[in-house]
Amino acid sequence: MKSPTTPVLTLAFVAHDAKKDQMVEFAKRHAEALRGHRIVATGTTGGKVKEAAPHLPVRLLKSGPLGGDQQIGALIAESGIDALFFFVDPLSPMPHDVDVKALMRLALVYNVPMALNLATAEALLTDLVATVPDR
Ligand SMILES: O=C(CO)COP(=O)(O)O
Repeated sequence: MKSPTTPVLTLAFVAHDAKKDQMVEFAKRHAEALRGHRIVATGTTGGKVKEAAPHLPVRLLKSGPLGGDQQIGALIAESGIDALFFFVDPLSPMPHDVDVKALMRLALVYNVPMALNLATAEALLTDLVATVPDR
């Protein structure tokens, strides 16, 4: 049995509409590894993840276009996020493109590991879970 003092990670989940199914499948596939960590998510993404994997501890923020991306950016600035999983749709224009860019920018400024597509997300999560096991 793992010690209750094992560190827990806070992971941010965000997905554009065309990538939400991919995010849900990712979360379901890795539910066991994610269970012991905290997840914060933009509203619609997080709602779908919660629906598909109700036992995951997902904290819902505002929807992205209504300020959710900025809320995650603020958490990054406060050192409250260990890794960002942001499944970006590169083929659709976004009304809140400035918020999207601002979120990526803060992840870069604060050197937060950031996965922008599924392939990187798989590699990042594998690495994180190997480094910091869940509890
Ligand atoms: O738009 C988003 C990220 O830019 C995602 O927001 P939702 O999860 O609320 O759809």
